[in-house]
Amino acid sequence: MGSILVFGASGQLGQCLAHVAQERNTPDMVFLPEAQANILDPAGLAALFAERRPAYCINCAAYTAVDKAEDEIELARKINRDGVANLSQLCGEYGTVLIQISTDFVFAGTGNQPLVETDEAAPISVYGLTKLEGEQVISEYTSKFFILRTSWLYSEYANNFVKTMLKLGREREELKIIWDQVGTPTYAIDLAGCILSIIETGSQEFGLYHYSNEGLTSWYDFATAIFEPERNSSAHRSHPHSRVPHQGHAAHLFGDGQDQSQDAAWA
Ligand SMILES: NC(=O)C1=CN([C@@H]2O[C@H](COP(=O)(O)OP(=O)(O)OC[C@H]3O[C@@H](n4cnc5c(N)ncnc54)[C@H](OP(=O)(O)O)[C@@H]3O)[C@@H](O)[C@H]2O)C=CC1
Ligand SMILES: Cc1cn([C@H]2C[C@H](O)[C@@H](COP(=O)(O)OP(=O)(O)O[C@H]3O[C@@H](C)C(=O)[C@@H](O)[C@H]3O)O2)c(=O)[nH]c1=O
Repeated sequence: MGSILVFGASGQLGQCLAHVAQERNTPDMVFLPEAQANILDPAGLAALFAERRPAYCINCAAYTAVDKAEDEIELARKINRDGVANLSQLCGEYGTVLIQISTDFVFAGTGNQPLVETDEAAPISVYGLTKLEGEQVISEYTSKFFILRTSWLYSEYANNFVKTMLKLGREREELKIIWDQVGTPTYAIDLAGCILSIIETGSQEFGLYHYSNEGLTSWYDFATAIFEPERNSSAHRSHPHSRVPHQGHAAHLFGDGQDQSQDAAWA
């Protein structure tokens, strides 16, 4: 099998992929931070594809600053749509399978049922709109793609809500967190595992998929769960109705109070 190129490698998911790939001894993965591979640089990308002739291209690169995107629509569109087009074109030329990551923010978020792949996308933010445009541009160039829509990623790596809460919790007496938006936090290490499983199995079931952990919470309840001291008790962790979004990952999220080095990773 040819190599696996990972774009946006220094972001959260990129780092999770590196972690899982190391655990699984996945061969021939090439992790490319923006400084080494800018998805807005067609000539640089072309040289990279010509040299590597990759079997897979995993695109973790994105403009992810949701609020800032409202003022930087052109830049967000360049990265989230045009950058994906650049990669898709080369994937088409080289027969490379593209794995593109997308978001729950392609939906308006007005319903109260779990979202499925056939639901109509209707983004209400620039970030969501440009991510949807990125999804749509792919099939102009290749049919060999997986689009994985996920939500509320968190992990030990880079920036995410859990790490922001832990940081703000150290700095402030009180936090104000919205409660009127619900969703499913997803452990980015799990998503990385899913991506590598797609590759390992050589799946040809190309198309659009939703991938998240289980459960539902608001940002407020998520924050509350992050700070609940009783989360550190194993009895609470095993409670089937815990508000921890994904029970299996309570240990990752909250530690067990014994392994300090593990807890420090979240700082
Ligand atoms: N985080 C979340 O909660 C969710 C994320 N997603 C999607 O998952 C994917 C991964 O997200 P995540 O890892 O959390 O995001 P991050 O913001 O942590 O990582 C994105 C990475 O893309 C890099 N990047 C930006 N522009 C370019 C460019 N022109 N060329 C190459 N690299 C670039 C960034 O580099 P730099 O830091 O130098 O700018 C950053 O390292 C994205 O597609 C995102 O839309 C989907 C749902 C939820
Ligand atoms: C830091 C903070 C955030 N919030 C709110 C704002 C926001 O609606 C929510 C989450 O904030 P964040 O900045 O972590 O994330 P936000 O950028 O809204 O989260 C999204 O990121 C993109 C990339 C995605 O694709 C989505 O799935 C989702 O994870 O919490 C507060 O209410 N108070 C606070 O102090």
